[in-house]
Formats: sequence, C-alpha cells, structure tokens
Amino acid sequence: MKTSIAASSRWAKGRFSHFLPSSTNENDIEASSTDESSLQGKELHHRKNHEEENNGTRPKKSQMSTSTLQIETRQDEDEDEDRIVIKPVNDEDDTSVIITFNQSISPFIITLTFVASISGFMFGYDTGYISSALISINKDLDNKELTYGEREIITAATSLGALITSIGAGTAADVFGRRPCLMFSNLMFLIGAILQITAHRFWQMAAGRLVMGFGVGIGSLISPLFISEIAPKMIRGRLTVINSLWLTGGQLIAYGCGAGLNHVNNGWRILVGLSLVPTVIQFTFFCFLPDTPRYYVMKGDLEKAKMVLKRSYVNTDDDVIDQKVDELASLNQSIPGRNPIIKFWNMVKELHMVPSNFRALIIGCGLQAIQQFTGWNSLMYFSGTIFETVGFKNSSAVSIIVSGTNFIFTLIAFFCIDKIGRRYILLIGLPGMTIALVVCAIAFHFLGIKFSGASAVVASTGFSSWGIVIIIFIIVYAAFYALGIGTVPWQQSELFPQNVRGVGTSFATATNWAGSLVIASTFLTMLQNITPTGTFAFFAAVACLSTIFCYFCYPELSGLELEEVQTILKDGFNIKASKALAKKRKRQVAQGAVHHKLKFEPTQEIVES
Ligand SMILES: O[C@H]1[C@H](O)[C@@H](O)[C@H](O)[C@@H](O)[C@H]1O
Repeated sequence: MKTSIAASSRWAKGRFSHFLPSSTNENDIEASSTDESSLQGKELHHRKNHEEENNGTRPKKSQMSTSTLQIETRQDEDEDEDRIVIKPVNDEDDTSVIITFNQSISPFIITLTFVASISGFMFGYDTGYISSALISINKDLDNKELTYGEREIITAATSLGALITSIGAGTAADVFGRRPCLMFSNLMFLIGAILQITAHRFWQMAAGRLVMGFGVGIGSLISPLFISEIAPKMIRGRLTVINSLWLTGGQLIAYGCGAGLNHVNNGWRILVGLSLVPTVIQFTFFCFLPDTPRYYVMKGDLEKAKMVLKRSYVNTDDDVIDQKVDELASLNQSIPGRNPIIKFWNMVKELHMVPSNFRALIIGCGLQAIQQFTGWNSLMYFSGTIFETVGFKNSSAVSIIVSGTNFIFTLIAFFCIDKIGRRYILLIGLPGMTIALVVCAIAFHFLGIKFSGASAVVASTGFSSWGIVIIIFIIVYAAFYALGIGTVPWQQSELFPQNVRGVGTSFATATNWAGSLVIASTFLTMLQNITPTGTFAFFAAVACLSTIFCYFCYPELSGLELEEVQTILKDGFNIKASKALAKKRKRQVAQGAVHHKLKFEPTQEIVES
C-alpha cells in the first residue's frame, strides 16, 4: 500500500507539476504503468504516447496552460477513446483527481446527502402547498375572499423571494460555508411559516411567503452544491437526483395533504405548520454534521477537511487522506477579495472571462431557462383549471396524478442519470415533451376552448375524446419532463470549477426562479390571448429548439472528474470527446470493480511495478 501511495505521490507531482515549483518537475517522467493498473496505467500510457509525439519531451507549459486536459478525437469512436490524452490541469476540482476513493458509499455520505436534500423537500413542499391552501383560505384573511390579484401575489411571493436570495447565496456559501447557509435558510423557513400560520391579514401572509421564499432560494442552490461536493464521482449524478426526488416528493405530499385538509377549518394553517417539521429536523442534524471537505480546504482548515474525508471514506488509509487534503490545498484556487462584494465581483469577472467558465454558464443558465420556459410549472399551478376545461372536475386528484408522474419519473431518472448519462436522458426527454405538447395543442384546437376573462368556455361539456387525449398527453409530457429537463439542470454544480462554483450556480438558479416567476404570471394571459393551442404550440417550439441546443451544447458529463468537465469545455462544447471520455471512464470503473480495485482501497493513478 505504502509503495503505491508513494508512487502516486510522485506521479501526482508530475501530473500537476506545471503549477508546482519547477524543482519538482523531473519526477513525473519516471512514472510507468503496469499491465494491471488498468485505468490509471492506461491513462499514463496515453500521456506517454503524447509525450513521444512531442519528441519525448512533455508539452510546453504554454501548450498546457490554464485548464489543461486536452482531448483529441478521430473519426472512428473507438480510436477516439484511444487517442484521448489527459494532461495536467491547474484546476483540481474533485476529491478523486489523483486518488480515486472507494466508489462504494458510506453511511456518513448517505446521512449528509439525506440531510442536505431536506432543502429539496422544502422547496417542493413550500411551492406545492399553496394551490390547496388558496382554496381553503376562504375568508380567513381580512374577512373577505381573496381577489385574483391577491392570490397571484401570495403564489408569486415565494418565487420572488427565492429569486432574490439565489443571486447572493452562492457567494455566501463560499464566504460563510455551505452548512451555515443551509441553517440560515432553516431560520427563514421558520420565520416565514410562523408569519403565515398567524396571519389574519393578506399582507402578513404575503410577507410570510416572501420570507419562506428566501429560504427556498438558498436551499435550492446550496443543497445540490453540497451533495455534489461530497459525492463519489461515479454516483454524483444519482446523489444529486436525491435532492430532486425529495423536491418532487415534497410537491406530491403537499398536494396529498392539501387534498386531505381542503375541507378542514383553518386546514391551510396546518398545511403551513407541517412545513416546520423538516426544517427543524435539518437544523438539528446540521448542528452535529460538518461542512464539505472542499469548503474547509477553501478556508484553509485542513484538519477539518481530513476529518470529513476520513468519515466519508471509512476504509481509507490515513496517509492517503492526508495526501489528498494536501493535494487539494495545493490546488486550491479560491478567488481573493477583501470583502464579499469585491470577492463576488472578482468571481463574476472570472466567470465571464474564462472561456470554459463562460460555456459552463451558458449551459447552466440555458438548461434552467429551458426547464422553466417549456411550461412545466404552469401545469403544476394551473393543472386543475386546465383539466376542468376538458371535463375533469376533481382538481386535487388531477394535481396528484400530475405531480405523482413527476415523482415517479424523477425516480427513473435517478437510475438512469449515471448509467445512461445526462445528455441521453435530455435528448430523450425533450423530443418526447415536444411531441406531447404538439398533440395537446392539436387536441385543444379540436376541443374548441375559448376564454372569457379568467374562465374557460368549452364548446361541449363533460368528457370528450379530445379531452381524454389532452389528459393522457399532459401525463406523457410530465413523464418526459421529469426524466430529463426536470432533473438534469440541478446537476449544475458540476459544470463550474471550485473558484466560480458559487457564483455560477447562483446565476443558473436565479435564471430558474426568474423563469418560474415569468411563466407563472403570464400563463393565464397567454391562454386568453393566444389560446390554449397557441400556448401549447409555443411551449412545443421552445422544447424543440431546446433539443437542438442540448444536441450541440451539452456534453456528456456522467462519470467524469469535475476537472475533466472544465477541460471538456475549454475550447468548445466538445460533445464527441465528452461522450468518448465518459464511456472510457465507465469502462475503467467497471474493470476496476472486476479486479476489486475500487472496493476497499483508493485506486492509485499508478501502481509501483
Ligand atoms: O426541478 C424542479 C421540479 O421539476 C419541480 O417539479 C418544479 O416545480 C421546479 O420548478 C423544478 O425546478
């Protein structure tokens, strides 16, 4: 064990030598692969080949500069894989760059994932309960029925609050830590819920929803970020989807509870009160749980980083952990700034001026915008209204069917996201949504719906065959949505390197909330002004264009080291190379598993011969 660690250390020095002092450079050339060190040896072999192509010398620093992994491709895909050359990067971004830890998951990582993803549950529950609550509020606020505008304000206040905090939450997570920010969000949930439960005035209720939204914005950003920073790379996608599962599960539970409490006097206060349970649980757990190792490294607290890694990778030798943390520390490139505002500004500049960061931003914000502008949330909020227009009167049952489909297909995404890959599930989901939306648009045309004011007038009452077509295809749409674009955008943290991850994910999350706000507030107007057929056709067109966007701009990132993501994006979107590399990584891990390399000890980049 010790010898292989030493070898790894030498190799590591070589691999990252261009940002280590030049005196440490010479050791790397001596590294050689053995036949059984399949993945790492092979990789090294590729590197050696590349060096030979460069007349036996390592490529010059200028050739390797900045994010340095270069990927070369040939036309034939198999040959592509063989020609992939991985060179050192100056942005170490994953705990497994040099030492790939055991990929099996420890109880500690499971605990951290579940506790962090309670934020996902609150995101879902708090955005989900409001439609039922609005039905049962009756005259409980200001002793009068809520006007249509007041209902809209109460609904939109949470999205607005989330939009506001999501802009700064990423920087706050870098400055104060991920865990303190999540605990702060618990405080917002608590205050927001108490304001609502005790509300007898409309404005207090709206203020409570806004404060709750502050918590939702922070949680929606930091929870997936937290999970992706603690996850072993091969299951990073899945662990992040757990957050989405809690989210869609939260929406489903909110609709279920809402349906049960609809006719209970002050039932909506109970509905809001229930949201306190997960908040208190998460806060209590976080009193005893640590932050991510990466955050501790950013702060220079290496002892804490070691402690978290030791608990996460229980069967790992202490030497390896120490070595890993030293390595993370030497590669830490957090952006300086005398105060949070200057730091934020420096990060924004870095995000826009480094091409790979800017591409990551295009993908991150692009996917979040697509998620919202393909119309899902309008269905979530208004599915009752839509289904009533096609003759289906029980709006609670409808909401449960639609959000249940969302939950079940998020579960399917959980199983597919690392195995089939993010890109493929997007490229299955978006065309599926397009077709379902086109069918709905056509069916609405034949159903003959018209709007007068805010209410729909249908030519024929009761069920019609076109009505049934609409119900079926809205469910089909929900399934394709949840499988792909409902889930994948929340993998956003993996797109950005450590130094701009906070601000990059902030921008992407803010895009999500801004989109949700726009769609929720314009959907009914769209139905009235451009008819349901026009509205669904509009969403279908967006879904169709989005398929093209993803086809050309979204590389396959499953199984890739976070550093490799940066390198993929360095000089383009590199779709072909990303697919070849993802395939190669999966094969390597599978081979490693066969040889039990990944079972109980960290894999080393080389094994001493
Ligand atoms: O990923 C989630 C999920 O799809 C929810 O159902 C939706 O309401 C959110 O807006 C979205 O961000």
